[in-house]
This record gives sequence, C-alpha cells and structure tokens, in this order.
Amino acid sequence: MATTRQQHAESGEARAPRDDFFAPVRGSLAGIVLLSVIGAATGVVPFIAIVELARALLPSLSTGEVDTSRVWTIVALAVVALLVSFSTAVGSGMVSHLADAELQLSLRQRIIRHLQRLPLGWFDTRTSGTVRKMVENDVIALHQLVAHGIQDVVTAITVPVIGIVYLFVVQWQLALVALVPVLLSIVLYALIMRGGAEKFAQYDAATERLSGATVEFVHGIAVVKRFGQVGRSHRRYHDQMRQYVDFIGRWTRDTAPLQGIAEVVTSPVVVLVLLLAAGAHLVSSGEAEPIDVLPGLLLGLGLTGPLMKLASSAQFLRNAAKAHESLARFFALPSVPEAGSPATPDGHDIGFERVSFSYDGRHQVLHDIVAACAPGTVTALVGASGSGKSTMAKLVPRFYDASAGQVTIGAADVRQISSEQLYREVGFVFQDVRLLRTSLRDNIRLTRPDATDEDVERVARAAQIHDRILRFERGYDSVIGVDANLSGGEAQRVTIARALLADAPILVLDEATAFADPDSEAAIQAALGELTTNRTVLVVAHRLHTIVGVDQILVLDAGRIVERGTHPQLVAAGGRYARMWSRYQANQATAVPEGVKG
Ligand SMILES: Nc1ncnc2c1ncn2[C@@H]1O[C@H](COP(=O)(O)OP(=O)(O)OP(=O)(O)O)[C@@H](O)[C@H]1O
Repeated sequence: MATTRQQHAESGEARAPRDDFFAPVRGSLAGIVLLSVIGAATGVVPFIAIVELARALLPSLSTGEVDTSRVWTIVALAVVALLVSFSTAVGSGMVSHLADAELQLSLRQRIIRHLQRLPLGWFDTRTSGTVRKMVENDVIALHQLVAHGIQDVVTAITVPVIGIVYLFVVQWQLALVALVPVLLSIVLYALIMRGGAEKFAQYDAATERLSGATVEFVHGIAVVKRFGQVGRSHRRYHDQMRQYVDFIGRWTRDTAPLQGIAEVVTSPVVVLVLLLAAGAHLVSSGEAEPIDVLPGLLLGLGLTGPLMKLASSAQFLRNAAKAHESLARFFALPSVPEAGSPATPDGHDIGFERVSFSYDGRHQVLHDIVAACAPGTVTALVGASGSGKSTMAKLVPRFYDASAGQVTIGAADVRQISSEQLYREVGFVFQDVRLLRTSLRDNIRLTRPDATDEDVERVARAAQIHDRILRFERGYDSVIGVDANLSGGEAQRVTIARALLADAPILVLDEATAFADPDSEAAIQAALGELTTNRTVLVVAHRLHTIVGVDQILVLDAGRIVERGTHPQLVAAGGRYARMWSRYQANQATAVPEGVKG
C-alpha cells in the first residue's frame, strides 16, 4: 500500500494536479473583476467628458450661445463617473484584500490540516524551510495575484478597449493611428518573451544554484576554514555568481534592443507626436474637424500605460502560477489512510509479520522481517550503517507503512489503529530532536498539555535535566533559543522528559543522538534507563555495551534479520554479532586509555 502511495507521490512531483484553491473566494473574485471593469470604464468617462465639453463649448466662441443644460449634463456625468470610479477602486481594493485574507486563511488552514495527515516520514526528508516556504512564500505569492494582479489585468484590458471603441466611434482614422503603438508594443513584447518559458526556467535554475552555493559557503564556512578549503568553497560560490551574472548579461543583451524600442514606441512624447501629426494631416486634408482630433490626443495617450503596467506585473503573475503549482503538488500528496472502523490493540507487544519495505517502490530496504517484542521487554536493533534499523523502527509509529506484511501492536495492524490511539500507545525519541521556541515547561508538556508543574518537574528530574533547567535564570519558563540554549545532549534529555510524561506503554528510540554529547552520556543513560522501565522498547543501538542486558537483540544485514538472541547467546554462537562485539571491544580499548577505563 505504501508503495502505491509513494508512487503516486512520485508522479505528483512530475505534474501539478488540478486543484481549485480559489473555490472559497470565487464569489469575491467575480466581484473584484466586476468592480475593476466598472472602475476602469468610469475612469475613462471624465476624459470623454472633456472632449464632449469642448464640443459643446467651442461653437459658443463664434455664436456666443452656450447649451448650458448639455454642459451641465456632461459635467454631472463626469463627476458621477469620477465618484463611481473612486468608490469602485476603493471597493475593489477592499474586496480584493478581504478575499485575499480569506484565501490566505483557508490555504494556511488547509496546509496545516494536510501537514497533520501526512505520513511522519514526509518530514524526515524535509526541512522546516520547505514547510515555511509553502506557508509563507507560496501563500504570499498568491496574495499578489488576488490583492493586486486581478485588478491590474482587468484595468490593462478594459481601459484600452473602451478608449479604442470610443475613438472608432468619433474618428476612425485617428483610432487606427492610436492603435499603432498598442499593436507595436504587443508585437514587440511577444518577441521579447519568445522562448520566455525556457529562459525563465534557466533563470530559476541559475538563481537556485547561486543560492545553494551561497548557503553552502555560509554554512560550511567553519568546516572549510578548519580544513583549509576556503579557496575551493569560495571558488564554487564565485563560479555560480559568474554564471548567474553571465546568464543575466546574455538575456539582457538579447532583449535590451527590443525592450528599448518598445519603451520608445510607447512613450507619451512619441505617441503624442504621432497622433498630432496624424491629426494635423486629417484636419488639413479636410477629413476631420479640429475638435475631432482632441479625443485621439487625450485618450490615445492613455492606451499604452496600462499595457506597460501589465508587462511589469508579469513577474508577480508568474510567481503566483509557480506558487499555485507547488501548493497543488503538496495538497496532492497522499495522507496517511485512517481505518474506517479502527481496531483496538490488545496488549503492548510489537509484531513484525513478514514485513517488507521500499522507500521508492524499486529498492527493497527491508525483506520479509519476522519479529516479536514481548510486552515490557527491550529489543535492540543492531547492524551496519544502512542495514535498515531506523527504517524498521519507524514502521511502528507509522512514519511509513509496510509495503508488504504487517506491523502489529497488541495483535492489531498499526494501519487499523486510529492515529490518536496509536500515539497514545507508541512514544518515540528519534535522531532529530525537535524543540519548539516556547518555554521549557511547554516543551516538556507538549505531549500532555494538562500536566501539572509537579508532573513536569518529576519527569525532568527522571530525565536528569531538572538541575540544568534551574540553572537558567527563568527556570522552567526559559524560552528555547531566547533565554535557554541547550546542548545536543541536554535537548535530548528534554525530549526524554517529554516521552516520560506522555507515558506511552511502547517506546521506539534511536540511541544515536542519545550519545551525541559525550559529557552528558552518563546522565542520558540514566534518563533512558528510567524511560525504558516497564515498557515495551524497540531501540536502535549503536553502542553495544548499552545492550548487553537487553531481552532480545535483532541483528540486521542489508534489510534482513540474520541473527537473534540475547547478548550471551549471540556471543556464544560466534557469528556476526560475536564479531561485531569483539571489534567493538577492541575499538573501545584503543579509544579509551586503560587507566581512564578502569
Ligand atoms: N527517507 C529515505 N528515503 C529513501 N531512502 C532512505 C530513506 N531513509 C533511509 N533510506 C535508505 O534505506 C536504507 C536503510 O536506511 P536506515 O536509515 O534504515 O539504516 P540504518 O541501519 O538505520 O543506518 P544508520 O545506522 O546509518 O542510521 C539505506 O540504504 C538508506 O539509504
């Protein structure tokens, strides 16, 4: 089942599925379009009114008679149009920002809901940066579209269309001339954007490579300095920067001449000269009255502006389209399937029944694993790096689901247990210690928000972290990263306290980080001892001396269990574990001087 889901996820990476995020704000979007059309249309009316006023007033210069009612009607219409234009601009701005807020809220809620339903394994390969990009950058890119983009696009189309139609009605020859810069700019921009998709893809790739090299340069600075590799790392950064600048240079050189021509063609002075020349010609040849040239001059000038604005908002629209695609891909990731009628585990034993697993549907990482962890016992997984220990452990709290066979808790398939029940049943402490930027107290009681301060203190003592916490000025109220900076081992002990408070009868843990901080090894070991009492424990072990007394050791090799038994049994058997044990002992002996060891 997991394989099929993973394959779906893989294919989800390739193409963005259809997903209508805008459904909750569709009504508002229609409203924005309507208001923008009305706003743009009424915005043109005052210019037309000026022309019509001139038509009404100019004859009076010779006749001395003014058609006052016509003049006032025009003035009134212009004022009303202006008022409508201003209010629709305000209205559409308000509706678009409200729609934007609603869309952002619905998207963020949906992202959070989806994150909660994703398999925990998804987070294994993602950094918090990936999630932040989605919740922040992608949602904000859509904000640009809803709050500004729609209004800009509608205005860019409505204003020229109304202007041109009016010009055709009053003086078609001048309308044709006014069309020239509009059509020229459309053709020129089409030429500039030729092959744009490919160019933008190259631009994105160049930007990504450059930011990768920058991050690598900055993050790795300590390591590269230490190993005298500053030159090489800096060279990589420098090369990427050079390539980026060259790419931008080539792109600019290719498009700059056309861009320059487009800017000249659409500049107000050039348009004005063109229209004046055409108008003068029409008047001198008797084709048009001087007054008929006025609309061309007034409206013709305003035709290309909105189009230029559209060209400059193209980048926003492109970002919004990319954000839409990336969010659609995220929402298409399959969530953990929940059983229709959940099973209740009967007891706290763990079973692996002919379990196989593959991350990518091609390479098998676990083969036909059969194992049982009796309630209240400790089972250790040992084996070479990459033999599948962590993967096997992570199948229990459903970071991933078995591709074949089943993992059981109290005889119930973990896939049939509701996630709430599963996490009540199984606690885990893995390699990546995650502490939140909140108080130490809240970090510990994350798994049981109703826990009292006494409970928190009790587990902190058991996890050997209480004294350290009290040494911070604000004690349990110290905020991680603000008042309290913890070492790896200390952070590990906070997560152990958290697991102790959760008090799940089954515990899956990875010992590796438990010993990341050699200074506090003894403290952590004592904390772990506390944690594993009276629980069913599955531990990924790296330090063999810590598992000498466990109830069962499973030796993994390339995804298969090759030996099983207690430490004395396996040492006596003289097989792989026995060899590992003598190698381990030899290493320990060379690593620690005898005197110290004693
Ligand atoms: N998220 C993942 N996606 C794809 N492959 C993975 C993933 N995690 C682990 N693997 C691969 O699965 C295999 C088993 O890895 P696993 O981490 O379970 O081994 P391990 O015995 O715990 O190793 P170590 O002791 O180094 O932690 C390895 O080949 C590893 O490259």
